[in-house]
Amino acid sequence: MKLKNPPVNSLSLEMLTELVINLEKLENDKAVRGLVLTSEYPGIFSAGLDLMEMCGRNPAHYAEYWKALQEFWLKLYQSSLVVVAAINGASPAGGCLMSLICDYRILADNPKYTIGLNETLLGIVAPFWFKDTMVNTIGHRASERALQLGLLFPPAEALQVGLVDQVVPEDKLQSTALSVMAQWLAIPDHARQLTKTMMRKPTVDHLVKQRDADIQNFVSFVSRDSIQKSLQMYLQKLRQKKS
Ligand SMILES: CCCCCCCCC/C=C/C(=O)SCCNC(=O)CCNC(=O)[C@H](O)C(C)(C)COP(=O)(O)OP(=O)(O)OC[C@H]1O[C@@H](n2cnc3c(N)ncnc32)[C@H](O)[C@@H]1OP(=O)(O)O
Repeated sequence: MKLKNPPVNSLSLEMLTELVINLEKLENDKAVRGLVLTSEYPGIFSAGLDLMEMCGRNPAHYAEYWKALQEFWLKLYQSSLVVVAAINGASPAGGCLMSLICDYRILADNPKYTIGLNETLLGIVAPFWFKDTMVNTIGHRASERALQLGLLFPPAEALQVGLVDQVVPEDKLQSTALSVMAQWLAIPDHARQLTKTMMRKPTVDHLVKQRDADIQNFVSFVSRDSIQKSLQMYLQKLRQKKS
């Protein structure tokens, strides 16, 4: 599956809805056992959540957006397919989250392709289920440091901390993803799927139990004047970078 939402593959409401529909289609197709997730635009895997969905909108929109994000996370995190992320570009915040919910991550070796949950740099906080997903991957101490500092790791460091499983030259990314997929598909589906469910269930239950409260939390957090100001300033900084 190639992510294709120009210019930066941000996770807009429409993009999240499309992703969920396509995941459902693949899950229901008996001929499909695995999925490689990559970007149509080498250089940018995904810029993460679409900041325009979190700025200057009304509470009903924020709630709808957050619910769609939860839905996407729940679908992909619990997917019965083998999901390999072939990360061919920058992968901040929600882009990193999307990679973390896959079964295996391969990052192209380019110093510009950084990955991490950088929310604190925007003056916002990674929600508990982003944190849980990261802790499940790199452990508590490394997550605490990465989350507080909003670290974006270049490839060698991402590999060292365990945020990605492999770093390969850019021109080997897709072929490596396919050979990793072949290894994973050699395992009987039912045994692998039950194991995946067992490993992920506590994290899934944590969100499912608090889904509505989490939406309310997000809506009240993002509606605050101070948060709106931080997000506007961050967007301005992104725009100024160009001029
Ligand atoms: C208590 C619990 C409470 C819960 C509290 C709430 C928790 C929320 C959790 C949030 C999670 C997130 O994912 S927040 C999103 C975090 N994302 C980021 O920080 C990534 C920011 N973007 C970048 O760093 C860069 O754009 C990058 C992806 C590397 C690409 O760089 P480039 O130089 O190629 O491109 P740019 O020129 O920067 O960007 C091209 C255009 O895309 C826009 N753009 C870039 N990223 C964008 C984005 N995420 N959303 C919208 N628009 C974006 C830019 O403004 C430009 O717009 P024009 O100038 O108009 O063309």
